[in-house]
Amino acid sequence: MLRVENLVKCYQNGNELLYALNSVSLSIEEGEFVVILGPSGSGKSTLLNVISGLETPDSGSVIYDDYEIFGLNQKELTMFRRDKTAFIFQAYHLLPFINVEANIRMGTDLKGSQNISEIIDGVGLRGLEHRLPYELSGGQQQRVSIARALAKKPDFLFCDEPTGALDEVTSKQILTYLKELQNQLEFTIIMVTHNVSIAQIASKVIKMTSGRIVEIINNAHPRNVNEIKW
Ligand SMILES: Nc1ncnc2c1ncn2[C@@H]1O[C@H](COP(=O)(O)OP(=O)(O)OP(=O)(O)O)[C@@H](O)[C@H]1O
Repeated sequence: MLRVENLVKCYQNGNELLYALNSVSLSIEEGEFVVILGPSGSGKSTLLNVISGLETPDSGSVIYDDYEIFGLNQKELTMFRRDKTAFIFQAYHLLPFINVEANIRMGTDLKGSQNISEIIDGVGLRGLEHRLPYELSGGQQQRVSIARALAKKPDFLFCDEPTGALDEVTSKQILTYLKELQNQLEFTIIMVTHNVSIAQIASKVIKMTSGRIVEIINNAHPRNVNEIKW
């Protein structure tokens, strides 16, 4: 169980204080597929970064089971992030001088034992294993970053617009694979997206506006990926 209580995160914007997160509270059960929706600037990425321990809030707490991550010291927080979480960013952050397969293996070097060959098939990168990142399209690089995150076998997978650079067919292929793997390994997915279609496959949808949660929808019957219209 992940509990988020009264998160506040402000930025100084000229003379004004901008509330990127304004008293945000929510809870997420293990194994959920959570989608965070909202207009640009509504605080989605900030929420994802704070929940995952990448950024520190001004106040409030993020509690995994029974420990508060901002009560951990820097070393403990790093261990938590290394052992429990993986992140798929909008920017791919691939290592430029090693090939596709080695980039994906970077995930397992940290922890985990996912079969790299299965993952390469799952994200549709078969045949491209020996290329360097600059020899790939943007969408292919994003698939490497997705594969690297999955190779880590996380308990919590945080995704910031993971299919933003992908076409419909590839996006659906990746989402299908993500859901299959989630059923198999029972990890939790928390995904920021602008794509309202993706919300239909989520078990929980969190809608944000101006740093606040305006609606939380629990979806008892999430759709299959092949049922959604893009
Ligand atoms: N490091 C920062 N310094 C100052 N302001 C910031 C910083 N990071 C975010 N903000 C501001 O906080 C607000 C929320 O930003 P955030 O990136 O969380 O929004 P978002 O909903 O993810 O937007 P988008 O959909 O465009 O990615 C925005 O107004 C943004 O300009």
